[in-house]
Order: sequence, then C-alpha cells, then structure tokens
Amino acid sequence: MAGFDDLASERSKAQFDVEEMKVIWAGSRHTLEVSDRISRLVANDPVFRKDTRTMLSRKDLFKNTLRKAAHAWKRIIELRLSEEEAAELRFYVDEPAFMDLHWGMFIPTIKGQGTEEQQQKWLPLAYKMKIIGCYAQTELGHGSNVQGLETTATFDPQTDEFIIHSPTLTSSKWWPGGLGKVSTHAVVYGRLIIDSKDYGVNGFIVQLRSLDDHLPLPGITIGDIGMKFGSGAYNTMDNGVLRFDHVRIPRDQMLMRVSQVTREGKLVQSNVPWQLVYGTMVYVRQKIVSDASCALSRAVCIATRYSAVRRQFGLQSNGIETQVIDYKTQQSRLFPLLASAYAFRFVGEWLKWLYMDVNQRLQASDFSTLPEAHACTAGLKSLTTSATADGIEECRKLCGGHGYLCSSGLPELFAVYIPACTYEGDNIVLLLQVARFLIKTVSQLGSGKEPVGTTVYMGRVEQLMQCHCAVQKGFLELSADLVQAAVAHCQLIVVSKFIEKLQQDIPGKGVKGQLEALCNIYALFILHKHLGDFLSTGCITPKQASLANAQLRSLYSQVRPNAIALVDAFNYTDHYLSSVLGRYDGNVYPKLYEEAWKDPLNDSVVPDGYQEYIQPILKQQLRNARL
Ligand SMILES: CCCCCCC/C=C/C(=O)SCCNC(=O)CCNC(=O)[C@H](O)C(C)(C)COP(=O)(O)OP(=O)(O)OC[C@H]1O[C@@H](n2cnc3c(N)ncnc32)[C@H](O)[C@@H]1OP(=O)(O)O
Ligand SMILES: Cc1cc2nc3c(=O)[nH]c(=O)nc-3n(C[C@H](O)[C@H](O)[C@H](O)COP(=O)(O)OP(=O)(O)OC[C@H]3O[C@@H](n4cnc5c(N)ncnc54)[C@H](O)[C@@H]3O)c2cc1C
Repeated sequence: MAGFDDLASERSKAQFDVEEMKVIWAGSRHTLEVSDRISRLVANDPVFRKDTRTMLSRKDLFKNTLRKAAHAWKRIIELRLSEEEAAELRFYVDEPAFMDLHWGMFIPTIKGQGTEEQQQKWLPLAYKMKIIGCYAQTELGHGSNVQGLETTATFDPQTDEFIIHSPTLTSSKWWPGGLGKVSTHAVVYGRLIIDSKDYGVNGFIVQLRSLDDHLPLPGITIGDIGMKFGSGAYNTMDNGVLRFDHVRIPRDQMLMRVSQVTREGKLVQSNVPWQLVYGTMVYVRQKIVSDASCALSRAVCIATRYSAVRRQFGLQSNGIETQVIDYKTQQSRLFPLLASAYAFRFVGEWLKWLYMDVNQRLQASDFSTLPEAHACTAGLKSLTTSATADGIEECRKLCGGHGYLCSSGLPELFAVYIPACTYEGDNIVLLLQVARFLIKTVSQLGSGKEPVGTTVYMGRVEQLMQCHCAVQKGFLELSADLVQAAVAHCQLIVVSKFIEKLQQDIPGKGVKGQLEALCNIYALFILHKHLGDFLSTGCITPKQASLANAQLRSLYSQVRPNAIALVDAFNYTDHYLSSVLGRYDGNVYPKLYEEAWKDPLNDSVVPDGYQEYIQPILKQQLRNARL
C-alpha cells in the first residue's frame, strides 16, 4: 500500500535518534512525558472528537464547545491534574474557548496587577472556576490605541464606589473572548476619573452576570459580536460586545498594584512603572510566540508527510512516480518552514525565560529590563505569527488540491490562526514599538550608556550614530523602513537564540547535526529572502550571495532523508493533527475517500432541492414559462 510503505521507508532512512529529538522539541524529558500522556488521554476520549466541527451550525458548534470545556474541567478535577497537566489538556482539546481567556488573561491580570489582598480575594474563586473571567480592553472605536479608550470609571466619594460607564457607541467593549455568552466577570479597562480629572487607563474587576441565573446585572448590555472568518475555526469563541450604563462597583475592585485610590479619593502611585497596567499583554505575547511554533510545526508535519506519500510525474525504472518531496522546488518551500518551526520553538523557550527573569526582577523592584522585555515580546510576537500564518497557507499549497479540503486540517488551522497577527497587538503596530525602542537605544549610544541584552551588537556598528540623527527628524516619515529594521532586529534574535541552543549539551546520535543543518537553513533562507537589502547595504558581495545559495541547496539535500523523522519528533497524535493528509501511517487515499462519504450532502443520493430547482431546468419548465 503506497502511503504505509512510503512513510515506513522514510522512517528507516533517518540518520538521528528521533526519541532524543522529541526531548529537545518538548524542552525536557519531563515535559515530553506529560505532553505525550495528556495528548493520548485527549485523543482517546470520544467527547473531544473534532471531526464534525466544520459542519455544525454556530449554535451547535458553540454548545459542543461548552460540552467539551465542561468535560475537560471534570477530567481535570477527577484526575487531580497539576496546573501544568491541566494546561496541556486544554491545549490538546484544541478548540478556542472562554477557558483560554479565563486561564490565559483574567487570572494573569489579577496576579500581575492586583494587590496581595485582591489576589487573596479573587484568585481562589477563579482557580476553582466559581467565577469565569475575561479581559475586556478593546472597544469598537479603539484597539491599538489603548490610551484612546473611552469607557469611564468615575470615583464617587459619597458611596466609595466607581461608576463604570460607556459614554458613546464607540466606547462599547468589542472583541473580548468569553465575554459574549459565558463570563461572569471581566477585567474592564477604562479611564480613571476622580473629581473630574482624567488619570488615564486602569483595570477594574466588574461582575457582569448573575451567579444564580446567568442574566446580565442591571445596567449591563451584553452579547456576541457575530460570525468570524472560516467554518468552525474561531467561531467556537464567544467574542463579545458590552455596554455599561452607570454600573457601580466597590472601590476595592480597581486593580491597585500600580496606583491606588484612597477612601478620600486621592490617587497614590506605587513605585512600579505605570506600564505594568499593560503587563498582561507582555505575558500573553510571550505565550503566543511559543504557540506559533506549535501551529507552524503542525502544518509542516501535515505537508511533509503528505509530500512523501504524494507522487506525480517522473516515472522511475520500478514503474512508480516520484514522491513530490523529492522535487527541489518542493524542498525549497517546505524545508525553510520546517527550520522555522524549530527556530520559533527555541526562541519561544528563551522568551519564556526572559519573561520569568523580568518578573523576578520586578518583585525585587528592578524595572531596568522591562523596556527590552516589551520590545522582544512585541517584536517576536509579530515576526513569528506573521511567518506562521503565511507558512500555514504555504503548506496548504504544498498539498495541492487536497490541501483545500477541510479534511486536510489546513483550512481550519489557517482560519483559527490568522487572527494571531491582529490580537494582542496588530503586528505592524507592535513592530513600530520595536522601532521606537531601537531608536531610543541608538540615541543613547554616544552618552556612554552601553547597549545590553539583545541590542549589544549596536555598540559595534559605527554608522548607527549618524543614523540616529536622521531618524529623530522623521520617525513617521520613515516608519515603513523602520518596520523593516525592526524585523531585521527580531530575525537576529531568532538566529542568535538558535545558535545559543546549539551550544548547549545536545545528547542523542545525530541530533545536533540535524539541528545545525536546520539552523543554517533558517539563517541562509532569511539571507536569501532579503538578498536585495544585504547586497545594497554592502553586507555581502554577489559572490557570497551565490555561495550562500549553493550552500542552502546542499543543506536541503542533507535534510531530505530526515524530513519525516524531523516532523515525527513533534510527537503529535493524529487527533491533534486532525488531518487525513498528515496521518502517521500515511494511509491517505482510502481515508480521503472514506471521509468524503461522511459529508451531509451525501446523506441522500438525490439532493434536497432537486424537485424545486434542478428538475425544472432539466425538464425545461423554466424556459417554457419564459417563452
Ligand atoms: C494565552 C491566552 C490566549 C490568547 C488569546 C488571545 C486573545 C486576544 C486578546 C487581546 O487581543 S487583548 C487586547 C490586546 N490589545 C493590544 O495588544 C493593544 C495594542 N496596543 C498596545 O499595546 C499599546 O497601547 C501601544 C501600541 C504600545 C501604545 O503605543 P503608544 O505609543 O500610544 O504608547 P503609550 O501607551 O503612550 O506608552 C508608551 C510607553 O510605554 C511602553 N510600553 C508600551 N506597551 C508596553 C508594555 N506592554 N509593557 C511595557 N511597556 C510598554 C512604550 O515602550 C513606551 O515607553 P517609553 O518609550 O515612553 O519609555
Ligand atoms: C480573534 C480576536 C480575539 C480578540 N480578543 C480580544 C480580547 O479577548 N480582549 C480584548 O480586549 N481584545 C481582543 N481583541 C482585539 C484585538 O486586541 C485588537 O483587534 C487588536 O489589538 C488590533 O486593534 P484594532 O482592531 O484597533 O486595529 P486598528 O488599530 O484599527 O488597525 C487597523 C489598521 O491600522 C493600522 N494602524 C493602526 N495604528 C497604526 C499606527 N500607529 N501606525 C501605523 N499603522 C497603524 C494597523 O496596522 C492596521 O493595518 C481580539 C481580536 C481578535 C481579532
């Protein structure tokens, strides 16, 4: 049988220890054990099936998501899963839902922006899911411009309360996930007003729905914002709209780690920088970078396995056609994506470390690395999500016509993934933040302040001093070029972190060699993609450019026999991949054929509507009626 034999034979060609590579991909032996066990637990539970998702109506889809979320929570309690195991379980359930915002944004916001007392009061309720929360920042009129938010939180000294109000249509909260139909509470971002004075945007915990009957509390209008891109996909999420009509909350529900409002209505600033009000975004952007490697590796796994099964043209002496993975053009599109998946994995690992380091420093009142953490999370979120979204679409094309079928898993993966380029900060807006950080760093070069961390290379580049003067005159005018500079800076981080990874102790036969090949492919592919910039700035000569190209081709040949094993190292179950084309056993054609018959259109041989719309055409009744 074609597919079985092909993948088995590919696996026998691998020149490295796949089990050790699985450990490298997972991050540690322990993480591999947890993710392997939990992914199988999810795959073997019929409640977590996802094969009908793209065919359900919105209401059925949403109810099914609620059912899965409730079942996931039940299993977490029954099996007494640790926080790490529970997070893995939610990940492998693989369906965007209110739980993501509750655990991924609501709880981290209270942890990061609440005082000790506020954490003691709210976190136990949230951990036990006695309340369900979301993150309500974006409004109809403003998303990127957080300081432009219009929702007001006015202090009333008479009653010791804040009055939360939506003064205009554009101040309606719009987009928060989990808000539309599920959340009982939200962290709402609004303008703090005391005695008619505007003190800027702060976070407030607001109860939205009754804990008895789930109805909105008085003064609150709430609902879902409607269908989004794609079938199934992100429509499992109740992104919501929310308006307040003078809703009162107690004073102690303003998150007060950054600034406090006293009983007398005085604003007291603590010693932490005001930017910590934006802290949850730094945390989530860091998380999104790790998730990018998951989404990209998933698409690459599907496209690589299918490319080894699919044969077109080039009849060989044994009478069979050529596997499409053997075409150099296929390799030059696929292998850089394979390398990117590994590169994003390692830069994600590093970013997680950076985030933990910043957090520890913040606890010790050292705020010096916050600007760099902001720039790195913003820039890498932008770079990795844009490359992943483009990469998933490229994988669809690499699978030819069958890639367009929902059963390939790629259309839904694409539809679920692409909003990552917009949420948690539009990717261009985030790159402009990186550009601003770079300009600031350059402007300090002459002052004796040595650049540190990811900008340390700047101290070695003479021309940057002159560059600074030109940019200071026209940031907006030059912003398109500055965005390119920000991308280049982020690419440098990705490549450096891959190289640093290779400097660690990497056990397992041939594992290090494969990673070196992938690292070189990533770096040379980026060079190839931006060849014009490298040549025009004199960074490389045309001779070096052609040598780099030749080297890239030779690396593709080196990776070719290991390609299937390199995607096996992701250790994905067929359930997680949800792709007929990416099946572990390679049994593609019989399963594609079988899947087609499951479509509701095939429930009847003659379609509904035949008598009203097809028969009249065939019997020429419509034409006769016209004559
Ligand atoms: C795992 C969970 C599941 C994932 C599901 C995801 C669901 C999606 C959720 C969401 O989308 S929530 C909403 C997210 N919204 C955004 O990301 C909005 C994007 N906009 C911003 O982040 C910003 O406000 C902005 C673009 C940075 C604003 O730019 P502006 O120039 O107006 O800045 P200021 O507000 O004046 O601040 C300037 C000052 O602050 C520094 N800074 C900005 N952001 C941060 C930050 N996050 N952390 C630390 N510091 C920050 C910035 O560098 C400036 O510093 P200085 O130059 O003045 O020193
Ligand atoms: C699926 C999804 C889930 C979401 N979940 C949440 C949630 O849970 N909670 C929440 O609060 N929000 C959520 N959001 C909202 C999200 O954070 C915002 O949509 C995002 O931050 C982008 O802001 P915007 O919509 O205002 O885009 P805009 O800023 O209006 O962007 C429109 C265009 O303008 C450009 N642009 C904007 N400003 C500039 C500038 N200064 N310079 C150059 N170009 C610029 C952008 O690049 C873009 O091309 C979600 C959004 C989506 C799509």
